[in-house]
Amino acid sequence: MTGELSPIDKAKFVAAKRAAGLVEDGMRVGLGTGSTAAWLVRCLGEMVREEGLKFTAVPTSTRTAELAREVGIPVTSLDEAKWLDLTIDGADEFDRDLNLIKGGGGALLQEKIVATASDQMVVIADAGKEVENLGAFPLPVEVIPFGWQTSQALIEETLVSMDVLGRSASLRMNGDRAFMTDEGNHILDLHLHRIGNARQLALVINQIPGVVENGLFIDICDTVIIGYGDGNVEVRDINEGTVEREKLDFVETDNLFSDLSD
Ligand SMILES: O=C(CO)[C@H](O)[C@H](O)COP(=O)(O)O
Repeated sequence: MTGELSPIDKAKFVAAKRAAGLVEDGMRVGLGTGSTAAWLVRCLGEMVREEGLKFTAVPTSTRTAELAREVGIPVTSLDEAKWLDLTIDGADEFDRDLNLIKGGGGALLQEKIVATASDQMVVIADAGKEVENLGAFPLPVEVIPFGWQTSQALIEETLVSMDVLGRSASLRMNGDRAFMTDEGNHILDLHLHRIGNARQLALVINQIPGVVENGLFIDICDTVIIGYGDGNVEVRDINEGTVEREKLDFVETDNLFSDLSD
């Protein structure tokens, strides 16, 4: 046992555990990236080992693929699976319409492709991720390394022309080197503070040469499962317009808690 989890990890865990219950035998499921998604992968791994759950997973990063294999989940590629029943992923921010900012972990490109190729996208998050307006979290934009400074300048010019509050784009670093995505690209983090028209911004940014994709997920997420440190979870479905609340048993097991690093 690795000791007591923080309230935030408990919140992430219960959201992930509730979402794991949506996975049924025979499903093709997209697995997100990040610390909340890592809880999901651990929960699903336990269901595979203990309950004989049989499903196929499409991971959204090499990190998630490695963890999935480690915990015994069969992994395939999106091209092999073609279409998915469900994708479950974390988010950096979500608003009341379940529009998202994603990419804090740098996996936004695969995450957006996988979520878009799914019948349903479920976001798992602690309550701190809910915002009135998207944009306090820096918006990640994936750019190709060639001419990235030109792309950065063009993005900043675009932000000025759109009258967006914050206008600076910083290159994400990994120590003293530029951060590299799984596709060998860089990430520019846009410090916007508050995004007025997220739909328009998402479209405009993707027109800029060198930009591969941005971290705004508009009309992609169907359901959010919000976890709380006391074991409560809230499930909001945007299509059904429903909100359900329940309390989960918080059962710690050595298997699930043996690896807390992400
Ligand atoms: O978009 C992501 C990775 O690219 C993550 O889902 C997002 O950063 C949330 O991560 P965490 O669950 O660790 O808070």
